[in-house]
Amino acid sequence: MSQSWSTTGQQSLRKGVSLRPGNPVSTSWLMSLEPKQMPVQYILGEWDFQGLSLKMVPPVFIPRRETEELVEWVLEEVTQRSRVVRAQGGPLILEVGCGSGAISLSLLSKLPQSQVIAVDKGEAAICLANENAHRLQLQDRIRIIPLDVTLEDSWAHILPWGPVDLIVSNPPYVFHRDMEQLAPEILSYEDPVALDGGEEGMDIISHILALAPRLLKDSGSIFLEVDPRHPELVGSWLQSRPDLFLNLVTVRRDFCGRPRFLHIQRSRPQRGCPADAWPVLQPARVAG
Ligand SMILES: C[S@@+](CC[C@H](N)C(=O)[O-])C[C@H]1O[C@@H](n2cnc3c(N)ncnc32)[C@H](O)[C@@H]1O
Repeated sequence: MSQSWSTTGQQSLRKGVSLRPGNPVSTSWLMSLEPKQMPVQYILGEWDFQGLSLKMVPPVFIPRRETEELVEWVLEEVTQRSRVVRAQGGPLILEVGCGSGAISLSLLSKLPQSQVIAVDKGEAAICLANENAHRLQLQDRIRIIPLDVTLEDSWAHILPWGPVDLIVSNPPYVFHRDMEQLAPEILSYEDPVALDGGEEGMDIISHILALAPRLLKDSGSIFLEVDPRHPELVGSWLQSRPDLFLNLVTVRRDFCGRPRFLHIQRSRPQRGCPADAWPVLQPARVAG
């Protein structure tokens, strides 16, 4: 099981809660909380992600520190690509499973030309993502759509807004058998639908990969946060689906050195020179 899912409260205190003057919540009181008690992010009602203050409401998933690394990687790649092709505007990004909107809104705030389509099957997540988009005045560049990506033809609901340059997701990826090992406050307060990825944590990942070729521009990219066991599983899964024309090009490690982030690229190039394409395929590599 990925260690990152083990706790929210104490980890959050280490990360640094913004206890403002006049805030009635004291650090010592927060430290004394029993593990089963409400995560501090829900108690405070807001949480920092990539410098943005996001409203937090249970049971919507609390954004984790490693997901900030995923965002940073996407930003690096977008910046690099813009430099290579001198692209103006864009990119158009699809986020699957937006939760509170943490990934989408932080990308929008750092990429002033970008637009995002954010989908989630949870009603509470859709409401909160909308509220956070308005709080941050980013609502004009994001379309938040209630959608279950496991439903047949789900891609058809997104296609009118696409095709997209990249897909990003921190999907539910916990192996079902690992769910009971999660910290009590996670199990008590966060939506299990945000966490449980099925038998091998691949249920939603495989649906994202299966619908990606219909939604991605040629040479478009997918960035995923996953469990350390997934790079191998996803690699094998993609080999069994050559019809998708998707290649695992880079595996990146998190701050603890665990292989946690995947860059998958669509490999069927457009005829002619795709001026807006992502850099050409490279052999799969594990980055630090
Ligand atoms: C791990 S949370 C990530 C939330 C947010 N992106 C973040 O990183 O803080 C996964 C999200 O996927 C959503 N989700 C789960 N199954 C889904 C499905 N079949 N279709 C769309 N969204 C789904 C959950 O509701 C949850 O908000």
